[in-house]
Formats: sequence, C-alpha cells, structure tokens
Amino acid sequence: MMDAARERDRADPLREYRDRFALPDGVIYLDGNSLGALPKATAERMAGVVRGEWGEGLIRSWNPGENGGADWIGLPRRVGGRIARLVGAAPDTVVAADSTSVNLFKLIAAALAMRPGRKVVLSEPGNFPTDLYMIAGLEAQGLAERRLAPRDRLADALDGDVALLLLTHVHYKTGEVFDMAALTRAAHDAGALVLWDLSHSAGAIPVGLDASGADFAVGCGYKYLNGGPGAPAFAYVAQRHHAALEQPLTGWMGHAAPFAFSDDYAPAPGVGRLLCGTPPVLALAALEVGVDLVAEIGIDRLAAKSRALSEFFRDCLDGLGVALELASPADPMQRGSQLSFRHRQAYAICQALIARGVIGDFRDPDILRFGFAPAYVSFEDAARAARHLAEVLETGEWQREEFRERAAVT
Ligand SMILES: Cc1ncc(COP(=O)(O)O)c(C=O)c1O
Ligand SMILES: Nc1c(O)cccc1C(=O)C[C@H](N)C(=O)O
Repeated sequence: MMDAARERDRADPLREYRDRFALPDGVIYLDGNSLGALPKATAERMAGVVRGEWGEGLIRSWNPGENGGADWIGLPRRVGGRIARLVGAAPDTVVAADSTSVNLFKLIAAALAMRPGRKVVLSEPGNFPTDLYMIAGLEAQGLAERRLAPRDRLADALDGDVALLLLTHVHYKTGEVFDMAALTRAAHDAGALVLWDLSHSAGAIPVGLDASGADFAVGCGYKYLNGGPGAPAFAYVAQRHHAALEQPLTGWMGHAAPFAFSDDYAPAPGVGRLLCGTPPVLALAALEVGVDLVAEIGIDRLAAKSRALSEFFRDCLDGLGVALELASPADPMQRGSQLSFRHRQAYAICQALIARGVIGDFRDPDILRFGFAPAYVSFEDAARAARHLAEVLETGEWQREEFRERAAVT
C-alpha cells in the first residue's frame, strides 16, 4: 500500500506544489474543505502589504499605479476577476467581498426584486445552515417565503410562485454534486432565477457558471481557494442581469462614483454594485495569493488528482478490511473533493484521528468527513490516513473518555 502510494506520488504532476504550502510536520491535513492550508507566498505577501503598502504607502496605496499606489480600491474586482476564471465566468461578473452569508442576503433580495409577485425561495432541507437561515431572515422581514423540497422533488416544487432556486452545488456533508445546467434550466422553465452556493466547488472542481446559464452565485474564499480564516467571499451576477440588479446593501463602495460624495445613491454600472463598505485589504491580498496558486495549478488537474486521491483512499480502506458506510456518491464524478462516511461514533473517531495527527472533521450527527485538497495532499498522506483510521477502529481507541467531549467548534 505504501509502495503503491509512493509510486503514485512520483508520477503525480502536482507533486511540486505541496512544497508551496506551509504544512506542519506530523500532520496529515484532510480538512482543506473547511479551512485551506497556508500558501508560503501568503506570509511574504502579507509582510509586503503590511510593511510596504500600509506602512510606507499609507493612504496613497488606495490608488492604482502611479505614485507608488497599490490599487487597493481595485482589489475586490481584481480578485473577483481571477476567481471568475476558476468558476467559468466572464472576468467582470464576480467580486470578492463580504462573507458568503452577506452575499447570499444581497443576492436573494436582488432576485426577489426581479420577480415581483413571487415570494418563494426554494431550497433543500439539509442545505448548509447559513443558506437556509438567510432565506428565513428575509422571510421574517416579510420579503420571502421559504420552501424546502428534497433533491429528488425539487423539479416538482418549482411552480409559478418560486422566485429563486437556491442550492449548494457540492453538498457540504456528503460532497454530492448537483447537475448545475439541468437544474438551472428547470428553474428557468418555471420562470425562476437560480443562485448557486459554490463554497465547496470553487478551486476544487470545474464549474461552468456562464455556460450553464446560472443567474447568481456565491462562495467561500477560505476553503479550496486558500484565502485564510475569514477570507472574503465572492459573488457572481450573470452579465445579462447587471443593469437591472438592485441589492439592498447600498453602501458607498457600490456607488457609481463613491468619491463624488453625493447624497443620493446611484449604483455602479456593473457587478461593482454588489460592493458595500470599504474592502478588507489585508484579507483580499491574502486571498489573491491563494487564488493565483489555484489558477497556476489549474482546475482540471486539481479535479483529476482529487478523484484519484479519494479513490485511492477508498482502495486503501478496502485493502485494510475497513467497511465504513460511504455517505458520498461512489462515483467520483458525482462528488466534490471529499469523502464522507457515516458512523454513530463519528465524533469520537474523528477526535482519535486528530490525536494521531490526521485532521479530518465531523459533521453532526454521524458524518466523518475527509477533504482531499489535491494541491497539497499526497497519495502517501491518503495511505497513512487510511491506516490510522483502520487502527483507530480496530483498537477501539476512539472509546477513550477524552475523545467524547464536544469542542465548541467542530
Ligand atoms: C455551503 C456553505 N455556504 C456558506 C458557508 C459559510 O459562509 P460564511 O463564510 O458566511 O460563514 C459554508 C461554510 O462555512 C458553506 O459550507
Ligand atoms: N467557516 C467556518 C468557521 O468559521 C469555523 C468552523 C468551520 C467553518 C466552515 O467553513 C465549515 C464548513 N463550511 C463546512 O462545510 O462544514
């Protein structure tokens, strides 16, 4: 098993990239789907931004180019443009800003305004909580009506009251992938708009926002885009909606001319109208490094290695006689960059693995989740992790008292 893993690593076209990340010794990191690892270049870039652009440049750094400016003001659109390429969108259709939750609020509200007479926002039960909570928040304001239907009944639930279909492309617990083009078509046929949450897709698998005809999308910057804890999120609006888009967080940074300091709001002409307040420059600079690294490696190569890694992990478990219930689709084309298993003691098993240096995560109530971020996870990592998992199960080590107590953040 270990020989096969080393052989796969030698043949891996992405093997050089592992060294571009600062990973601690003795850790096998299988949680890049929650918080991506630190690119080494980020630490250098942060030092440059803090000491040079902030320390030396001071307020001059807001402006572009001339006079030593760093173009801080252009960061949301510049970083957005780079993310756009990773999700199959035209460069001027994405901004990097705010959190995924806040971007959901802006775009759900914008979609409702574009479908007068319809109030229903349709999603599925078990979607990531913040997506469901943001719909509920608008419902409490009397602006929306939340409707949930299981994924095999979504098409039937798309009636003439639905303004927006809001789905997460890759499910956070199971990794199951929705057919973006088919569901977008079904929603459009019913006269509804579609908003995709790409938090577990961006930087992991190919996404074709423009090609699938999607209307809106959001996603996290801190997972496979490696932007760091609390990194800005991104938001996409299809070009055809730019002129009509009205979002409720009408802050001055989304104004057509913020530095005219006018008393009246006039939205910026393009996707820039999604901006609200002053951009978090340090966080955007870190996100830019992570996004650039993903772009340099290339989504197709990342996705291919991710599939190979997760399949290899399953083969290793089979070889070790570990029979865990797979919660993810067995076909790697039908899942994102993760493998989840169901076990009643998933929490304690996860803790026992973490104590051995294998960092995966647990999702309530019974999901043991392993993310295979292919830029820095090796086949040897996968083989070792499988062996640790087999040992934890065989020895019953997870039954130790210390592995039972729930942490505040899991
Ligand atoms: C599908 C999905 N949407 C949204 C979020 C988070 O949104 P926010 O960055 O606003 O906390 C996550 C993860 O936390 C997620 O998995
Ligand atoms: N955003 C997170 C956080 O602030 C703390 C802990 C975890 C997260 C996550 O990103 C969770 C993640 N979206 C998930 O798929 O479970």
